[in-house]
Formats: sequence, structure tokens, C-alpha cells
Amino acid sequence: MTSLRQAISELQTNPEQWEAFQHDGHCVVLAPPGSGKTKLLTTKAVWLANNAIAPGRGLACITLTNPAAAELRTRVRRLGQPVGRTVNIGTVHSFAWSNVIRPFANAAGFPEWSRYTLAPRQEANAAMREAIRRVFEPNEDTRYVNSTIMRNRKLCLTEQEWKTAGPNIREAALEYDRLLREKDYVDFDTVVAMAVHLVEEYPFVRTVLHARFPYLMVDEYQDLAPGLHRIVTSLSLDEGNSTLFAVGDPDQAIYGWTGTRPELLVELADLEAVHRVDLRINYRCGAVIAEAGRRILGAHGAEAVTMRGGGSVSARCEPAGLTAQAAYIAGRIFELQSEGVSLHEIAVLAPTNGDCDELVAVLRSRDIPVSWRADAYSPSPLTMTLEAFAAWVSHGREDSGYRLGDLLDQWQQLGDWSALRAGADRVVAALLAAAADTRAGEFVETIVTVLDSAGARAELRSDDANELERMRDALSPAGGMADYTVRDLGGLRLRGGRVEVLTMSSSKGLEFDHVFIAALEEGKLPFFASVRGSAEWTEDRRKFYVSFTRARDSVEVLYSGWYDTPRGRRHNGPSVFLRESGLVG
Ligand SMILES: Nc1ncnc2c1ncn2[C@@H]1O[C@H](COP(=O)(O)OP(=O)(O)OP(=O)(O)O)[C@@H](O)[C@H]1O
Repeated sequence: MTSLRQAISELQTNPEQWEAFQHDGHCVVLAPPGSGKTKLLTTKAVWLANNAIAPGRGLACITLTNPAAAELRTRVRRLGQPVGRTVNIGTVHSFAWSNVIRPFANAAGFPEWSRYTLAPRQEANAAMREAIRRVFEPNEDTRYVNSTIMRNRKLCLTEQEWKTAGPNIREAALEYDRLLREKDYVDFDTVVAMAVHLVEEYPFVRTVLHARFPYLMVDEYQDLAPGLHRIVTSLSLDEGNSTLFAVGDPDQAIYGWTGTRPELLVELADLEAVHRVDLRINYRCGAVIAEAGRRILGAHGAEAVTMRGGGSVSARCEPAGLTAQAAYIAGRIFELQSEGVSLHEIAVLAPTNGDCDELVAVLRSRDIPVSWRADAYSPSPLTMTLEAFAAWVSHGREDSGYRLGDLLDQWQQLGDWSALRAGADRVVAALLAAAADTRAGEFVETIVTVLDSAGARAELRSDDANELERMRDALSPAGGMADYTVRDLGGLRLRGGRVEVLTMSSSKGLEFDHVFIAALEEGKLPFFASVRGSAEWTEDRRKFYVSFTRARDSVEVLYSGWYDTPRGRRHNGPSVFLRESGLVG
């Protein structure tokens, strides 16, 4: 475990990190991959929690995705700080829900808001289909209506802006909202819109939130869509008084489908009230990797400054297709293992879930232990808590890094506290009784029984309840993860002893010694439908950049020059990004 003192003394060796650490007011840190943004944010959070925050108050650390929030929790715990009331870590959506809507909706005159729950995906899809059916004529082309509505909702358009979206689009969006609310459902975008309304329109909401959270810290700020940006700025810069500390990198913005606008981060950094710090040094990537990363970004890639020499980069054509690429990777993994590299320091990345499935099948057929969650279920607060429980059971407190008290806090924050508190004793009993070699499916069913007997399943957020069902299916005797033991399930949290297989998008924020990136075919990346230079095309290039810069020592990229689709084989050659960055001649 790194002590806080040690982490602070490391920051002291880097003048820019130290400047940002010491700055008292609003501060925005812009920096390339591996430059210590997350390290800086978590170290500062723990220092503030112990030195600058009065009892009963706290700081909110927020980020976009559940895995990113889990990474923040892990790093804060490693610094010896429990996560909970003082250092409150979560996604922006959970912040909006738990800290804005639930506590304030009633007092602001919207008692019905606290009754709403998140719509399960099928319900939301059905409501959208019905809304489009009601608003549009049967012979109208409605192919892009759904995606246009979803995108505009995320962008929090004004009524004036909605008018330019096309005929009937706004009407269908309102109908969709109405249909959901008839059943007391909302979706993530409505949650954001409700929270924006409360923090922007009600001064008492900002006053109380400032008292509760004098500091607001945001990681991966480039991933925030405009509504979330408005919540954060309203609580800090505009009218609120909380001090903002935000870190991010516009070149790593890869969630455009969620409505993100990376330029918001740069605009924020350039405000007069904000102190901007640019970090330059990449601590992660060897010099050769950092330099190749810069070439991937093209003209505007800033010069790479690295603390590590060396590193290697190579591109390889396997003309026989993805299976042959996987066979080559398997051979290299054996070589790396024989050189003493631990499996969890190796990552295999690819553009899609389907590519990853194919790679995993080959690696497993060679008896290489692989960590791959597939699209069986997604990391949600509950599924990640269950994986963390399994890690604690199989690896113990020291090796897992999880303390039982922290796990119980995490459990109690999943939903209605009183129901979950009632189940806490039974959870402890179940954890103490479980063994590492038990089938993971049985273990999860035991915890589900506890949830049910405490009456807590009904209190779960519906996205959590959905992911729990998908996890149970995957771990059931007929599911894709039927052979997982508690040790394997815990391993998904620990990354121990297994090669990590991930889609390129989900590699964000992680680091490995050796990274293989497979299936880099033109048409897969960039995606065939995106026009050169368009937002989607540029984002695909950033996705490649993010994947590439996960590596400390080596990156090997693979392609075949063709791939299969349901409509036949496409011979498009290697990804244009390989040619343009000089990786392929
Ligand atoms: N001052 C420092 N001294 C030593 N090591 C450091 C320092 N700052 C960062 N590091 C190390 O560099 C690595 C990258 O740090 P971190 O993950 O915080 O970077 P990041 O900017 O958040 O990366 P990314 O944006 O790519 O996710 C980590 O292993 C971290 O411990």
C-alpha cells in the first residue's frame, strides 16, 4: 500500500503536479495519458479529507462510468482512506440521483420525483417505439428518429434548438418521456435533466450541497455531457461555492454516443476563475510508445515527454484472419511468460465484443487463463460489489485490498439503506462461510437470498437489478461463465493471474506492461459507416490512441487486411490509422 506521505512526495518531484496539488481554488488539470491525473486527484482528495474538511462535511469525487468510479475507490483505499461519507465516490448519475434528486425533490415541490425509478432497458425501448408510432405516420422514414432524440436529450437542447432537429422530433421525445413517467420511470437523461433543474433553479439546493461537499472533484472530465457539465459548474463556478478540481484529456474522449463534448473541458480550463495546469510528463509509456501515440493523434499531438526510456512498437499482418492473429498472440504470451512477465500485466484488445469472443476462444483452447466478462453483464455498483465480495473471500484482506468494513459500506450504498443494513449481518455470515473453490453461481445465489430476505432487491436501482439478472444467467449452469469459481469471479476485480481481454473502449484508465491490439482492419476501425474526418471517425482514432497508450513496455498491433460480415468478406486492408501513423508502410 502506498502511503499518503509517499504519494505526496512523488508529486513534489513534478512541478506541475505539485502546483495543482497545492492550489487552493478552482483548478483544472489537462494532461496526456499516463501523466498522473488520477494519481493527483486521489492523493489530493485523501489529503483534503484529512486536513481541510470539517467533520460531517466531505468531498464528492465523480466520474462517468462505474469501472472508472471503482478505480477511484481502489486508489483512495490504497492510500489508507476509507470510502464513504467523507470521501464520497460515484458516477455523475449516482451523484445526481443520491445527492441531488432524492434529498431535494420534495422540498423543491416535486414529491413525485423521489418515487421514480430508472426504467429497465426493455421498458425504455418499448416506450420509444410507441412514442414514434403515435407521432409519425406509418409511411414516414423514422430510421434516425430514435438516435436523434437520444442524442438531443443528452445534449440538453433548448426548445429553440429542438425546433431545428426536424419535424415531430420534439413531440416524439415528449411523448416518450410521458409514457415512461406514466409508469413512474425515468431514464438516465431525465435524471440528469431533473438534477440540472434543481441545482440551477433552487439556491437552497446549492447552499446545502456546498455545506455537504465543499470540494467537488471530477476525473475524466472530457467524458461529461453538457447536462452533467452544467450540474458541476452550477455547484462550483456559476452560483455555487464548492471548490472544483477537475482533471481530463480531450484527446481521450471516446464516449461521443453519450453526448460528450470534450471542448467543454478546454473552455472550463480557460475561464478566468479557474487555475489551469498542463501536465506534460508521461510516467507510463516507454519513449517509443509515447512517440508512436503522438503520431496516431496526427498533427496536433503534443511532443511526448516520458520518464521511461525504451518501449517497443510493432505491426504484424496475419493473412489467415483473426484466428491466426489470436494464435500468434498466444505464442507471444507463452514467450512473455517464460521471460517472467505476469499474465495480469498482459492485455489483449480488439474493436468489438465479437472480436474479443473469438480471441478468447483461441486463448482458452491453449489453456491461457483469461479474464473476459464478455457482454454477459456489465459492471454496475451491485455486480462490482459481488465481484469484490468474491475477491475478499478468495484472496483475503491483504491480497484483495478490500476491507470488510468498506465492502459493507459499499453494500449499504446500493439502495435503501435500512433494507440493506438489515441484511448486512447475513452478508458477513455468507462471506465467512464461502470458499474460494465454490461455484461462483452458488455464491451469488446465496447473496441474492440475503437481498431477498432483507427485502432489499426491490430497493435496487433498476439498472443494477438488470445487471444482476444478467450476471445470474451468465453464472448459471447453462450460462457462459458456468465454470467460474468464487476465485475466478474475484479475479475479475483483481486482474490477478489472467490475461485481460477487453474491447478497446473499455481499456480506458487501465495500464499494462504489454498490450496486443488485434483486428485493426479498415471498416472495423474506423467503423465503415463513419465518414473521414467526421466526429465518429475522429473518435475512433482517439479510441486507438487510448488503447495504444495503456502500455508501459510494448504494443503489438495485428491485422489481416480482411474480415467477415453477415454480408460477406470485406477486403479493405489494414486500418487507415496504421498507415497514417507510420505503423504500416
Ligand atoms: N509524480 C509521479 N511519480 C511517480 N510515478 C507517477 C507520478 N505521477 C504518476 N505516476 C505513475 O504514472 C502512472 C500513470 O498515472 P495515472 O494512472 O494517474 O495517469 P493518468 O493521467 O490518470 O492516465 P490515463 O489518462 O492514461 O488514464 C501510474 O502508475 C502512477 O503511479
